[in-house]
Amino acid sequence: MAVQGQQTPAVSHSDGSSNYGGGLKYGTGMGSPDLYQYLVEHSYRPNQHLDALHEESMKQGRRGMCSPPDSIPLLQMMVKLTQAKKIVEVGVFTGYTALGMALMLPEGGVLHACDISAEYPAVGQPIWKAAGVADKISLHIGPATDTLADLLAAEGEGTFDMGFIDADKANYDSYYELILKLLRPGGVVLVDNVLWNGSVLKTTAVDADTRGIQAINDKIFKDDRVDICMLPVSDGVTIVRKK
Ligand SMILES: C[S@@+](CC[C@H](N)C(=O)[O-])C[C@H]1O[C@@H](n2cnc3c(N)ncnc32)[C@H](O)[C@@H]1O
Repeated sequence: MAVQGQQTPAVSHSDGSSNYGGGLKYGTGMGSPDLYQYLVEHSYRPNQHLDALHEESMKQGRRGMCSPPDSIPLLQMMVKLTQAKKIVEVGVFTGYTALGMALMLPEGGVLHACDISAEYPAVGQPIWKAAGVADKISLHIGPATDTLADLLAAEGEGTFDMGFIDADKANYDSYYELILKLLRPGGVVLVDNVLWNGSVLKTTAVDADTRGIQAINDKIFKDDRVDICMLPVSDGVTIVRKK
């Protein structure tokens, strides 16, 4: 899959920084675009449904919201390693990462996919169906803090194997706390965009997204309820394992 040149529309922040674009969307943590291309070519094994959904996603107005291909092998590996049967994703967009994870779920497994809008998930739904995983994805539309609280009430604490946080950064702390409750001991939550296109280095950042990412990174680093590993995959992903 060719990934070079897939520039995404920049989202400008009040402090002048930009994310989801501006040329660094792919491989924030990588030394060069060529090295990033090499990494994708040697880790992302093409899948016709994932490729079709990625292509559709790149046609959307907010295409920069779609995770890059190197996030897929990481998410899929975590589904396998945790032997996940129950997953929650916060932030669906067109459902590219949801599809990647759902493809790894065993029979009877379920991925609860939470988004505030049904508009973009509708792009992915026919492809979920074609891939044979539509019945494994339960889509919840509404503010994710409400959805996660509802899931906690309905399913109970310690009932999930895995989570993925990839929505509005200002609410990351709430998503993290709610998902930690949902996870069983040994369960993992992956936190996306933890390098935020390099903006985490801006100590004077005032925008809510950058501050939200900086705050959750600081908090997770000191959190003795969990084991952690921050990776320069995609835009930075922290793997958090509940003790
Ligand atoms: C970066 S995109 C998710 C991308 C997706 N994980 C993928 O790579 O295929 C972020 C998504 O979070 C959703 N979102 C933003 N604020 C939200 C909120 N308060 N509650 C639930 N979803 C929200 C947006 O609608 C958007 O679809």
